[in-house]
Amino acid sequence: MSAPAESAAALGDGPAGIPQPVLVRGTGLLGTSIGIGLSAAGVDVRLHDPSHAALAVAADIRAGRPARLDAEGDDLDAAPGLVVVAAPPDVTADVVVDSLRRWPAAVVVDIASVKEAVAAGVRAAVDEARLAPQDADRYLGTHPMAGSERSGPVAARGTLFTQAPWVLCPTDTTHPGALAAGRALARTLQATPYRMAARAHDESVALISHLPQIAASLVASRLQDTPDQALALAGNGLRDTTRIAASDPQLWVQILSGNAGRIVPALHGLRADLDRLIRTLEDPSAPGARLDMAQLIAEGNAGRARVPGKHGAPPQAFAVVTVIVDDAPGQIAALLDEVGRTDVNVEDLRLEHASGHRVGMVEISVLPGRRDELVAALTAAGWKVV
Ligand SMILES: NC(=O)c1ccc[n+]([C@@H]2O[C@H](COP(=O)([O-])OP(=O)(O)OC[C@H]3O[C@@H](n4cnc5c(N)ncnc54)[C@H](O)[C@@H]3O)[C@@H](O)[C@H]2O)c1
Ligand SMILES: O=C(O)C(=O)C[C@]1(C(=O)O)C=C[C@@H](O)C=C1
Repeated sequence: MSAPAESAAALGDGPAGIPQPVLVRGTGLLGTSIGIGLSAAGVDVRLHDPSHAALAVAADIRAGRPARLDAEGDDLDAAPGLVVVAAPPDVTADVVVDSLRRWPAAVVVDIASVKEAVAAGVRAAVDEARLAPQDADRYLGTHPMAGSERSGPVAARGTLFTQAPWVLCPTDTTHPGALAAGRALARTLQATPYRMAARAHDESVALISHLPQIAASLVASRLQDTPDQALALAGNGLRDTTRIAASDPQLWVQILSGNAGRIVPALHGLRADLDRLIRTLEDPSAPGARLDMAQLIAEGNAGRARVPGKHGAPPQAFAVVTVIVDDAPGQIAALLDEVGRTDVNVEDLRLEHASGHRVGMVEISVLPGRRDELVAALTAAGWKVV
């Protein structure tokens, strides 16, 4: 499969700060994570959500304070300098247009997973004279490439965006102040801003986000009828390939339908490979069959090797240090405390519970050059390093 024609360009540093106060409209997973991160950075954040429960939880976990709105929905406090629309994709364009109309001096950004559909919704408001063209210029479509299979404010984390790409999709008429505000938002949350046309964005995410979601859902769907005795044997292969199959159906219906035109060609490619594999496995001892299987797996190797590491860096192979811990309260915290004392950076962490045993395995990924140092320190401190 070929990469999208237009490649992303990382933006340079921008001097602009975040226009304050910030109003986050939609305090689910993403809106609350943004609120927590901005509040922790000292930004004045107001929150709003039609769900009182989502709003209350977000405020409780320090994402900001609820906006005081009057009967018309106008903020009784200072008008926001920046509105972040973090609502479901289907309502995003309407909330963006409403925000642009309501606060004539504010920059309005959205973070929905699809960008052309939202931009089209804003353009339609201009065409239908519901929005003045110059007001539309204060809008910037964006998309942080970080999230989770979980929804709602309870799953939110202020560090969700650290080192993640954050796509900014300005048009020819986007006000420079709106682009600067989007860039400042991403940078304040420790993300790396990328500038990209909405179309190129949608083509890209069809391949790197929407296709993986569909593949995970389809694989996990097979498990519905899998016997319990088979599921009891499940290891990390299944967990790795199906984590995102736990994602919210309501959200993904909106994402997939909003980008259907870009996803269908990718699915045709997947189907061609699947058909080829089925034909090969129907007669696995036929001449050339083994070569074909090897080729398919090798093609997967080649694709996987192209997945960048953190911060868009080249793929990095980490060394894994495996430590056996008692399945008892405080063990993981004590282990991490010990790791912290070594000054070796933890690149990734995975916990594994051996079913039927009262021990767990902690897999700590570190830079290969730091592995021996960590093993020596943990062993000296009495930890059981495998
Ligand atoms: N979940 C992810 O991994 C992820 C990652 C990047 C971007 N996004 C995008 O972020 C947005 C929010 O996703 P989420 O995962 O936080 O969903 P979520 O379900 O956790 O939260 C959505 C929130 O929006 C609120 N809402 C509904 N209608 C609204 C309206 N009209 N105005 C304001 N708020 C409204 C809901 O009450 C809910 O609290 C979506 O557009 C999604 O595409 C999601
Ligand atoms: O890490 C995850 O759980 C995600 O699914 C995040 C993910 C992705 O595909 O990378 C999913 C959808 C969003 O639009 C952006 C990010």
